[in-house]
Amino acid sequence: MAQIPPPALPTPAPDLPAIEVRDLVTYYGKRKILDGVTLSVRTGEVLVIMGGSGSGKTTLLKHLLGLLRPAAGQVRMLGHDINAISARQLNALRQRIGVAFQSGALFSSLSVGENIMLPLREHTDLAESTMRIMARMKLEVVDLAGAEDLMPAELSGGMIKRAAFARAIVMDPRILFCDEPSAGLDPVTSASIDDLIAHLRDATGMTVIVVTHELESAFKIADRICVLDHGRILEIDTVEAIRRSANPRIQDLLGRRTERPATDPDDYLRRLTEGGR
Ligand SMILES: Nc1ncnc2c1ncn2[C@@H]1O[C@H](COP(=O)(O)OP(=O)(O)OP(=O)(O)O)[C@@H](O)[C@H]1O
Repeated sequence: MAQIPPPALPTPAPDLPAIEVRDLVTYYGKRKILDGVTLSVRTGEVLVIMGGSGSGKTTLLKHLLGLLRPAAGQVRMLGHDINAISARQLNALRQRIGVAFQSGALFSSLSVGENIMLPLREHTDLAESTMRIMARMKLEVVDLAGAEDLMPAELSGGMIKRAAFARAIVMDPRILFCDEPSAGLDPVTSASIDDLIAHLRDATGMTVIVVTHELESAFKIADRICVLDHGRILEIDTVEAIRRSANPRIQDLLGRRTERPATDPDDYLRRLTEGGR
């Protein structure tokens, strides 16, 4: 069977951090958005990035994906300085990462299977039959076996997220980025997406970086949590350490109501039918 061709980059040592960010500074216009961010993402961990609205989470994510150039500082991914490598090398590096965006972002005119095969079509010369098998395998991983011929409009919100995850992992990435994976989902479905993220990490050993507002979800899936505030890292530590943090800004963040309602389905249904919150 044909294999995905190895990208044109040397493989880094396994004990190297998946991502290292040093003294990252970025501006939008004259406004400093990230102000000396330094963090190291360990290979195989689930790192959750949290922070209030406007704290710089999405901007940091864009830097990690190589979509923005820093004003100062460095981002190393899988051992490579992403702002110092050639466009060809950056493209090769991107083949080792998967991204599951907030909206799911499936193409509505393509079947689920075609959506999942898109990265394979773009980056590989695999035979059609091989791509179909790989898409089917990934659909099984995300618990959507048999959905390849459905159109996105036929899927529920949770199924769309799952299909988006299948597409994000179709190239067997080393690092998976998830932006607000459970946004807009009901509590039960959103809990199942949390389980899926943990399952993907356990089954594949990939490094997972999740940006989320949702405390409950962060506490459930994170190995470590990185708390951003006004473009700086307040703390990066284990769930327990973050829970016990004496930092008043972190206490403030943890004290806020989560956007997700309680996960008890009966309670959720009752609140829905009562029309109140
Ligand atoms: N393209 C842009 N041009 C100018 N300012 C921007 C741009 N994108 C974001 N900002 C500003 O930068 C700051 C950080 O934005 P960012 O989207 O990174 O925050 P965030 O933590 O992801 O917020 P949220 O949780 O609300 O999505 C915000 O004040 C935002 O208004």
